[in-house]
Amino acid sequence: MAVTEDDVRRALAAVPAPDGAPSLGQSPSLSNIAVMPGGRVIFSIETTPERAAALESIRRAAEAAVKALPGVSDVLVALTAEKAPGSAPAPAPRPASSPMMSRGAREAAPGAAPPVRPAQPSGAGVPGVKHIVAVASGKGGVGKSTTAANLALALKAQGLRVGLMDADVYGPSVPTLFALHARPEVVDKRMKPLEAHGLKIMSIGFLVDAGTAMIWRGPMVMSALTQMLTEVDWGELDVLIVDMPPGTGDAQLTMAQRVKLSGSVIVSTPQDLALADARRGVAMFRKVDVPILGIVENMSYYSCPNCGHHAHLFGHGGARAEAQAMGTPFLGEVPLSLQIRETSDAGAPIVVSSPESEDAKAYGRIAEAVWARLSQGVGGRVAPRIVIER
Ligand SMILES: Nc1ncnc2c1ncn2[C@@H]1O[C@H](COP(=O)(O)OP(=O)(O)OP(=O)(O)O)[C@@H](O)[C@H]1O
Repeated sequence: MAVTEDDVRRALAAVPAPDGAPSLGQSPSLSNIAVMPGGRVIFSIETTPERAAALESIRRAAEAAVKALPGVSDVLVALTAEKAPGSAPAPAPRPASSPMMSRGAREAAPGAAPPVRPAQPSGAGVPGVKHIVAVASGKGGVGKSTTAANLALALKAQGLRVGLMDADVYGPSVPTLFALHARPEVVDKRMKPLEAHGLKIMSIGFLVDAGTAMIWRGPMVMSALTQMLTEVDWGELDVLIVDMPPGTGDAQLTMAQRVKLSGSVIVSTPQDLALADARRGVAMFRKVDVPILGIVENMSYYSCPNCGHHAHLFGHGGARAEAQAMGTPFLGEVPLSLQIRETSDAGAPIVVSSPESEDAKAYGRIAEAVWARLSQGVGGRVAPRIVIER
């Protein structure tokens, strides 16, 4: 019989808690219990960076206790340091049936990634999904979601089976980009992704009411992301594109560590500031050993609809030069285009609404480059486990 979250908690009843609770099984420091297909169990113990080393014995005892459960193939326990601004460090774990969010304001954009070093391999794939690709950006507003949506559609146009997961829990844009506002059906305790233009699509925005401000603490983000990956019936896919939350903080790291990502695509605009953020994004993925598929320069130039002249409003070639400097591939440029914005706002991104346009072709070339990298076997790495360094 499959291992449940309750089984894990019961096994941890014999392990001491770091916070005065009767046991780790009952401790609010225990969070993000995820049982992956195949019996891999992952959970985290909240701590502060100062106490991390002292908790190593508890971490090991927890690992051994859960490993002894019948049906458990592998156990990964992360010590995680909460950095949510202005919030208590150790929220209670999410009850199995609770929704994946709470209310409040948007979490401050995380700055630099917490110190991590790769340890033993962890991370699981999603059964039936060949490649999981994260589309990320160092900062918000550079067109990451627009790129993710059009990239997914352009991969689909090449005859691939493609899914799109909107992991941007702070500001889900996928419902707008695809004019999807239904609630996913639940069949046998698994959510059915919605479908549009042949893509399977899942967004946290389908589960919460539009306009609801959300505050997420790190562990909630982890639970939500894990759930969206493992409790959604994705079926057979060649590529699952994941639209990441902007930034290089805990949510991004979680995704990179929890999931066997084939690689990441970093979106940037040509401005220096955006490029500096993109550099941080590349560094973060490298730190956790996720291959960088390449960098996309969005809003690269303005193409005059009348005379076809290309005007480079924010300078030119910044992302290409940056990619070269960082030793990562440059995947291509997307112009600043009114049509790209209007079609996105109207719920039918340019690749489906105007597939023959130059704008759509730009996404087509990027999709070809991404697929070429994936087919060359760039992916296939196993994610490392996070360990906090003192
Ligand atoms: N190439 C482009 N040309 C014109 N407008 C664009 C282009 N790319 C994105 N936009 C527009 O810029 C705005 C921000 O784009 P998008 O939501 O994709 O950015 P984001 O990086 O995902 O933002 P956030 O991090 O806030 O979710 C949207 O209005 C979108 O339509």
